[in-house]
Amino acid sequence: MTANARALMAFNAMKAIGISGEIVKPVLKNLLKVYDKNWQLIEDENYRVLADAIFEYEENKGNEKQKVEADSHDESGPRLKRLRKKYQEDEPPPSGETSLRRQKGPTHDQLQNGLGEEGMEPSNLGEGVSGLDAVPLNIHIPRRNEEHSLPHDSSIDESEEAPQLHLRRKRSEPEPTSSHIPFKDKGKEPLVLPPSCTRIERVVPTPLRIRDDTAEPMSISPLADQRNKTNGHLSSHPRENKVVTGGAPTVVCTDEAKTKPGADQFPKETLANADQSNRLINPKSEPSSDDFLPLELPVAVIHPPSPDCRRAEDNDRNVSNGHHSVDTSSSRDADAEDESLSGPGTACNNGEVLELANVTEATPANVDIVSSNSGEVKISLSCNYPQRQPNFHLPSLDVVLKMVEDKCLKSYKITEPNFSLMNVMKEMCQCFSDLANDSPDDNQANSIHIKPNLDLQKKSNMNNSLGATFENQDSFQAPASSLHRSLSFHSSVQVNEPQAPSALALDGMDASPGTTVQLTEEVFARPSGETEKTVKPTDPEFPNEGDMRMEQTDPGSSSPLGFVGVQIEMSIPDDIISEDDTPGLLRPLHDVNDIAKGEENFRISAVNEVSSEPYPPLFFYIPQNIIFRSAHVKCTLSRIADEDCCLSCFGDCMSSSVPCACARVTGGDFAYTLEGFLKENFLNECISMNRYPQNHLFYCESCPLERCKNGDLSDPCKGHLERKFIKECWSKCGCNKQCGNRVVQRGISWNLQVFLTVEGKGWGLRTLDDLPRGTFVCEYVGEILTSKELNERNTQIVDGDKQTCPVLLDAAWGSDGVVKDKEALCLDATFYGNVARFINHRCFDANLIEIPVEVESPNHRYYHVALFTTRDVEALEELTWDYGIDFANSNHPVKGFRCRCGSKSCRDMKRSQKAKLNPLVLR
Ligand SMILES: C[S@@+](CC[C@H](N)C(=O)[O-])C[C@H]1O[C@@H](n2cnc3c(N)ncnc32)[C@H](O)[C@@H]1O
Repeated sequence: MTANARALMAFNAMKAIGISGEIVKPVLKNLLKVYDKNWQLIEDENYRVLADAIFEYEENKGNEKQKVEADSHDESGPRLKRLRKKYQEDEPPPSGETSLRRQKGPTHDQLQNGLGEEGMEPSNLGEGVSGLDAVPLNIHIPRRNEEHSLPHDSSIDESEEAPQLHLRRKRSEPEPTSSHIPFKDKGKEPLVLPPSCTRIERVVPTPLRIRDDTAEPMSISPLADQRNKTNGHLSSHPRENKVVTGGAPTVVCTDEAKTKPGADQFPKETLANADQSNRLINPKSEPSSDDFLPLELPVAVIHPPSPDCRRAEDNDRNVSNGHHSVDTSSSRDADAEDESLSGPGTACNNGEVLELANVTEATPANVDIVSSNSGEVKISLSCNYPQRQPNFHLPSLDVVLKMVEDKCLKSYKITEPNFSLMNVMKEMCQCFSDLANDSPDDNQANSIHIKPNLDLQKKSNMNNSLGATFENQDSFQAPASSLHRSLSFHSSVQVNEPQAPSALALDGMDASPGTTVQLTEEVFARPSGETEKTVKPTDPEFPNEGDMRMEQTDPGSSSPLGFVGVQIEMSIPDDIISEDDTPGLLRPLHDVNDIAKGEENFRISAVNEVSSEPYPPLFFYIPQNIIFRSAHVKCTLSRIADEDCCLSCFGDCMSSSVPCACARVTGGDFAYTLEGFLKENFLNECISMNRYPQNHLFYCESCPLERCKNGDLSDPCKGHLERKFIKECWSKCGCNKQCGNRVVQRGISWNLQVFLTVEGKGWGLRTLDDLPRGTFVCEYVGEILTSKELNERNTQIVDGDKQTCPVLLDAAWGSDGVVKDKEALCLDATFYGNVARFINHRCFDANLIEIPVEVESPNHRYYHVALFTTRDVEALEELTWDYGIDFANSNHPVKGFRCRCGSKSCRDMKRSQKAKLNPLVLR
C-alpha cells in the first residue's frame, strides 16, 4: 500500500473518532519521523499510537492555553479534558485494555475551545460511543503476547511545545476475562470495548480493514489459491474463504517481538545518555506475566539536530520489535508521504532526526515469520547481528520473501504462479502442530510406530530440541522432520460426519442458493499463465449449445459438472522427472493424517510400516477432475435434454417401481441395489468385458492415440474396450441427493489408507473396512487432458518409473468414427489427483474394476471413472485394479514397469519368466 493510502487511512481513522485532519497532520508527520516511517507501528491497534500522540499534543496545547488564561484571567476558563487514562508508572493497564477509543472524540473546535466536563460524558457523545456498529472503524486487536509499546516516560517534559511521542513497549497483560473492557476516563462511565484477542466478526464498510497477517490461504492447495486469485473471487470452499469478516483465523495479530528471557531491556547507561539529549523515550518497568517474554527492543533516541537529516534517516532504517523494517518501496512511499505532509525540505523541520538505535550488543533479533493457526508453532529467524556494524540492518521480510521466491522459481522450475514461500512455511507450522497434537493415546490400537532411521538420525543430529521421543511417547508427539527421515505415523481411522462437497462454481464464485452461475465450457490460458474463460458462441457441431447459464439451487451439491473448470498451465517439473525427493520439491506437503486434507468425507491416512521413507510422493490433492488445457469437455445444460434426466421424479428414484429415465443407459434398470452396491448382473458383465476383452473391442477409423504419435502416417487403431456405463441422476433430475441412483457423486464412504507396499510397488491403497462385492470405493480423479497432451507429457518423461498412469476415456471413441483430438480425452492423476492415484496394478484378478459413470453429461466422451470391488475385500487388503497394460507393447500409453502384482496370471512375461527361474522374484 502506498504511503498516501496509508496516510488517508490514518486520517479516516482519526476522523472516525472525531479528530480533524488539521490536528492529525502535524502529529502524524512527527510520528512518521519518530518511527522511521514504519507505518505498521502507527497503524497497530487501530492507530492507537497516533491517537495517543494527538491527545498528548492537544493536551499540551490545552495546558499552554490554560496557563495563558490563568495568567491573564482570575478565574479558570474551560479546560481541555484528557480523553484517555494514561497508564501511570505503577498502575498496570486494565485487563485487555486497549487505548482504542470508540467514543466520538472531541472535534477540533472542541479541542481548541476546550470541553467541559459534561461534554465528555458518554451519554453526550452521541452515536458510536459504546456501540461498535455506528463507528465505521475496523479494529486491529493484538493477540495475547503481542502488544508492544514503550511506556510513557515520565521524565519527559510534557509541557514542551512539540508533541511528545510515546513509543510503546510490549506490556504484559493477563488474558482478558471479559469482553467488556472498562475504559475509564477519570471516573467516566466505562465504554464497551472488544477484548484483546477477540475476533471481530463485523467489518464495517470502510477503507480500514482488519488485517489478517496470519491468515493463510486456507486452503494450503495452490490450486485453490489459483482459483481464488485468477478468478478474483472467493472460493466457495469454506477452507478457502479468507474474508476478514468471518472464517477461522481472523484474529488480527501484530508481529511479535521477542528477546531472550531476562535480558536487560534498556541499559541504563544508554538511557541516561539518551535522556540527556532530552529526547529519550524512557521505558518504565511494566508488570509482566509468565506469558510474556520481556522485549528486547531497539530504543528510540533522538539525536541532536543534524544538518543532513535525510542521510541519517536513510542510514538508519532500523528494526523495531525485532520485526522487519519497512521495505524500500514503502520507504519511498513514506518519503513521498512525508513530503506531502510537510512539504519539500521540511522533513527535518524540528531540526531533529529520530532514529531507532540499537542499544543491545550483538543481540539476537528474532524475526517471527509465520505461525500455525493457533499460534503455538511458529517459524522465526534468529539473527545474531554484529555489534555496531554500520551497514547492518534487518531487511524487510517482504523483500526477503520475494527474493527467495524468485530464486525458487528459477532454481526449481516452479510454474505455479501463485507460489508462496509463506504458504509453504505456514503449512509446515500447521503440519507440525497437527502432528504434535495428535495424541498417540487416542488411537493406540491403530498407532504404527516406525523406528527412526538411526543412521540418518545420527547424521542429522536427530536429537531434536523438543525432546520428543519416537516411541513410548507420553503426551507429545513430535512430527517427524522430513529432513530427518524418521517418523511416527498414526493411522486415523476416524469416521467423520459425511459432508456434502462444497458447492463449486466453475468460475470460482460462491455458489450460494439462487446464485446464477455462469458455466464456461472452455477455459483458455493466456501466455502469462493467467486464465481466461470464455463462453463460446454456438458451435455448429453442437447446435443446442448457446447460453450456458444455469441456476444453482442446491447449496450442498457438488459442482454441477463434477469438475472444476480451472485451467492449469503446467509444464512437468524437473523434479518429477528426476528425483522425487529433490529438496525444494514444491508441492503441498502431505498431512499424513489425511492426505486428502479434508476434501473427502473420510480422512485418508498414510502409513509406512516398512521403511524410513516418510511421505508418499507429493501431488495436489483434488476431489474432482480438472481440465488441463485443451480438453474439450462438452457439459452444457442445453445439451442435456430433458429426456436425459428424470425431471418428474421426487425423493429417491429407487423407491419407485418403475425405473426412471436415468436408468436408460443401464438397460432400463438401475445399476445399483437398494443398499448402494452394484447389481450382480451388471458387475459380472463389466468384469467379464474387462477380463476377456477380445469380444468387446472396437476400432476407430483414425485413432487419436495413433494420430498423436505419428500424425497422418498413423498406424491403425489397436482397439479399445467397449464398456458398460452407469448413469446416475444429478441436479437436473427431480430426485434428491440421497437418491439411491447417486452413489459415485456422494464420494468416498469407506475408510481407506495409503501405505507403502512391501512388494516394491511403491505406495498403495488399502481398505480399513470390509468391503462387500460391488462396493463403490472411489473415483479416479485427475486432470482431464487430450491424448495429444498426454503423449506430449509422456515424451517428456524419460524415467520409466516416474511416468504418468493415465486412464483413457476411450469407451466411446468408435461411435462417431473419427474423434477430434480435443475430444480424445483421458485422465492423468500424476500431478493433480485423488487417492486413486495410489492404487496399484494387478493383472487379471484385481479386486477393483473401473466403470464409466455419467453424472452430468450424456456425452460418453467425458465421464467419471469409478472403481468398484469385484469381490468381497477384507479390511487391510490392498486395493488393486487392472491398468489394462499390454506389457509387450512399448507404445502403450501406460509405460510398462516390472509388474510385481503377484497374480498367477501376471501378463508381464519377462517378470513371470524370471519368477519361474527364481520364485523369490514374485513374493
Ligand atoms: C498409479 S501409480 C500407483 C501408486 C504408486 N505405487 C506410488 O507409489 O505412487 C502407478 C505406478 O505404481 C507402480 N506400480 C503399480 N502397480 C505395480 C505393480 N503391479 N508392480 C510394480 N509396480 C507397480 C508403478 O511404478 C507404476 O508406474
